Amino acid sequence: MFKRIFVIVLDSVGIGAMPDSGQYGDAKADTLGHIAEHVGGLNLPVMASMGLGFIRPIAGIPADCRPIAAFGKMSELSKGKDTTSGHWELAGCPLFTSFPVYPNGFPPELIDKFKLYTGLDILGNKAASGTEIIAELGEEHIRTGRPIVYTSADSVFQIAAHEEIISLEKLYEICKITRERVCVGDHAVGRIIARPFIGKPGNFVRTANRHDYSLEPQSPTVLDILKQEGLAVVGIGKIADIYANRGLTQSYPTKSNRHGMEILTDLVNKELPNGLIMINLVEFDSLYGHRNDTHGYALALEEFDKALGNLQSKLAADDLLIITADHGCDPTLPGTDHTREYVPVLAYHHGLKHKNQPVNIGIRSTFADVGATIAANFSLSPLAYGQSFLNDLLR
Ligand SMILES: O=P(O)(O)O[C@H]1O[C@H](CO)[C@@H](O)[C@H]1O
Ligand SMILES: [Mn+2]
Ligand SMILES: [Mn+2]
Repeated sequence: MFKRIFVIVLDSVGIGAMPDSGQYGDAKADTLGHIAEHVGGLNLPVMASMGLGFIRPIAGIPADCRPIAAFGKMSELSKGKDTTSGHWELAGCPLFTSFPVYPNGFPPELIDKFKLYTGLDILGNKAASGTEIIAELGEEHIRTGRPIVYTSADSVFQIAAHEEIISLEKLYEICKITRERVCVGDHAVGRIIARPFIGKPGNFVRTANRHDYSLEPQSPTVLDILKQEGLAVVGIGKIADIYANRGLTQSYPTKSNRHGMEILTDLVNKELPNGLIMINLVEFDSLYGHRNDTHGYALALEEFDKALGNLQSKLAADDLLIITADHGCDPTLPGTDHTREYVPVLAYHHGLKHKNQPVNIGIRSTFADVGATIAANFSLSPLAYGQSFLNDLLR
């Protein structure tokens, strides 16, 4: 048994189209593969040593070493390709219903309800990129005080406001009202997202004070069960938001990927109680994937890989580290939305370094195999979905 399991979710780092990706318009998606090709090869020595290039060939990633981690990829069983579906599935609860989406903006009755309960008129109401819509409507927002409401291909109701026009406290309050009273019933979107920004017209920038208000998972996730059993469940970054603050014993908000990795590395060094430490690194998705910034994405992966090397060297003998993702967001494709893809899995503990044979855990049929592995490790009863790969790690 491992005393502590660290799960790192590289937000949007998919590893190629799944057989059903064509149904999502993503037949050609390949986040990692395309980024690597585009920049003439990725330099990720730590993940390469763990077997990243053994999952499938990736430009720049050698596959002639003996991988020191178990490697494989997982298919998404959930219907969606959003963060919520991906994370809930990782925690053993795939989602088979789809959340409502609004490619043409929200219907008038929903906006009326928003006005009624918040007392505010709005701007926007369309599917848009968050950085573009604040550039377009930010000035009018400052003039009128009306929040900017927008959505995307995902099931999200996003509310952008300048921090000096609508205070953070007020913006969070508006989001809470929207979660509890506006987006309910048939309009129960996956997430309400507060999108604060600062700066002057022409130079608006979003701040790290983004906050997501998720629905609650319908059945207990592996986080809930671990907590019930008295184990520690630590969330870093967006984890608390994504699981609607459920199943956590502690949560650390972060300002960036780098900040998240610093917190994680500090925790590795501490005498933590047994349990799960789960981190989401959102910048891959929010700063690079959705922005079609392929070079930025590549640099962020390389920076992460360095931080990973540092973390790896600090792990204790009975720590297990799992690196995976929640969906794809191929920055080289024309759209800016998520892409339906396999996600990589690398599972490392020091004991694997001495194995003679590489540990290939193959193509898994659901992300829930991560939750199942965590459950098996802590001797919890199996969840409804997922096959543990714990034995492969111990053999
Ligand atoms: O364009 P921005 O505001 O970053 O929005 C992105 O972030 C949302 C939530 O992750 C996604 O639905 C995507 O549209
Ligand atoms: Mn995501
Ligand atoms: Mn996203």
